[in-house]
Amino acid sequence: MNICVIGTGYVGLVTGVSLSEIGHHVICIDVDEDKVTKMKKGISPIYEPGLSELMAKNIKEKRLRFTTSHSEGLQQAAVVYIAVGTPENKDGSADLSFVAQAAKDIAENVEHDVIVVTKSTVPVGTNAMIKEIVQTHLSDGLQVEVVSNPEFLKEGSAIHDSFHGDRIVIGAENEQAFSIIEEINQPFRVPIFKTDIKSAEMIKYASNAFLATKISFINEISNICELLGANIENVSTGMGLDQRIGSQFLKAGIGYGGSCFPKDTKALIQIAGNVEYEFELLKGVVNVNKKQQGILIGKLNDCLPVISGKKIAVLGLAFKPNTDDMRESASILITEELIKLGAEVVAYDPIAMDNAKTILSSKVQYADSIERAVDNSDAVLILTDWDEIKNVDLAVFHKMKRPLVIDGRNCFTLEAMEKNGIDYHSIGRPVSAKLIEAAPI
Ligand SMILES: NC(=O)C1=CN([C@@H]2O[C@H](COP(=O)(O)OP(=O)(O)OC[C@H]3O[C@@H](n4cnc5c(N)ncnc54)[C@H](O)[C@@H]3O)[C@@H](O)[C@H]2O)C=CC1
Ligand SMILES: O=C(O)[C@H]1O[C@H](OP(=O)(O)OP(=O)(O)OC[C@H]2O[C@@H](n3ccc(=O)[nH]c3=O)[C@H](O)[C@@H]2O)[C@H](O)[C@@H](O)[C@@H]1O
Repeated sequence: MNICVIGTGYVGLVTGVSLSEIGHHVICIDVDEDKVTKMKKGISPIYEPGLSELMAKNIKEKRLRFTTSHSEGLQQAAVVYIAVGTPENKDGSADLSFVAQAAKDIAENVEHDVIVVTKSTVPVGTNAMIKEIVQTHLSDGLQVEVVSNPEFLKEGSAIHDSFHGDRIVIGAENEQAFSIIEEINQPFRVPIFKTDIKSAEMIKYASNAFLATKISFINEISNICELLGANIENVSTGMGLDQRIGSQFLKAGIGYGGSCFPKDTKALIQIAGNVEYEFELLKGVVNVNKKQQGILIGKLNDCLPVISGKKIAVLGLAFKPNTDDMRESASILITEELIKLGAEVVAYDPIAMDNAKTILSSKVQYADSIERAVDNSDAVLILTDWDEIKNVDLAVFHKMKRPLVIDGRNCFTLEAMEKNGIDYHSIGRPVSAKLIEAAPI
């Protein structure tokens, strides 16, 4: 099948590459010329494990092309995927201007009937809006069908998720559209769930909101565990053994970040609000997350009442491991607060430092290794659970003025930290400082 993908961000590029890998001929359009120049050379503009290799392979086998030209991209495509961003408006609602523009681009450039597949996360009713925009601008006599096909991939494991997802959701209005999109996706061998368009649109928001709820729930439990002396890791494990609850997304930490949970939870509150429904539970989830993102500063303050002038090493900046994505990462809020308190902040992240430099305060300094960041520091804050951080030789913390580690991701066992004489504060677990002599600060 000849397929066109509009937008080559995390979703569009991964979709284009995956569809070409299963045999389709795919052309990806992006308005960002720098991105397209890179992609034409086989260079991925984003860090995503396994993506570059599949990209190079399918470009070589002539199933994958890139362009900035909508007319070139849409010339032969029977099916067009929209995968542009749907960022947050100031009031929390989804900004649909990129989607609307993509719909217009399609209508103004196709010269044949077309099926438009929406991959972007969009509020209920948006596919109807897309259909109307395309129809309005389409040449006389041409037909358009819209299909909702929300994306469930996770950054950092996007390629894996495309080939091993739990389900592919297809929302359509007629059998022909269903069967064409079903046929395109068949080679993925992932279970397909067919439904109506509005329900497909809602499945996406409800899924993200539910996962965000699980995270805020376990974070609240972790805060209560700290007050009562219980251990959140044991609590999560014990809860997760119940198959009705499930063990995933029960990892307590410094809240969820990233390009989707924060914006999609707020958008769903707005979507409900538009039909005069107050989504109280989800409002609580969002508020808990905001509180949780700042929790490490309080812990640091308890250990170092004066932060001004202290060297604080920050390990991990990306919103989760295996990605260079900094969008809505807790590191933004935390480093901002540290700088405001007068700390000297030295950060390290294995992959996200280039992106971080464009986002974080210019006062943040960067080290090229964990060792250099930690050296002679007064405290270490861990914000992302990268394997490199989890597997570090604990002796490195003895390069600090005194070993004080405040871990927002529970990267280490209490036993290991205690055995190594490290004053260790984590999330929802007792403090591990038995071997530390109280040092004057
Ligand atoms: N990032 C993720 O992990 C996931 C994102 N989603 C959803 O997928 C959508 C896309 O997200 P990302 O890939 O993260 O976005 P992104 O912001 O990384 O990429 C969007 C791309 O679209 C391009 N673009 C915008 N308007 C265009 C137009 N008219 N023609 C051609 N290109 C255009 C931009 O230049 C940009 O490269 C959003 O709705 C998001 O909520 C869904 C699941 C996972
Ligand atoms: O719509 C989207 O964009 C995507 O959003 C999330 O994927 P992603 O944001 O890439 O990453 P997650 O692994 O879900 O992590 C999100 C945040 O939650 C945090 N998290 C996750 C799991 C957990 O148990 N605890 C926890 O704090 C992570 O550290 C991270 O900051 C969803 O998991 C995907 O299914 C969805 O497609």
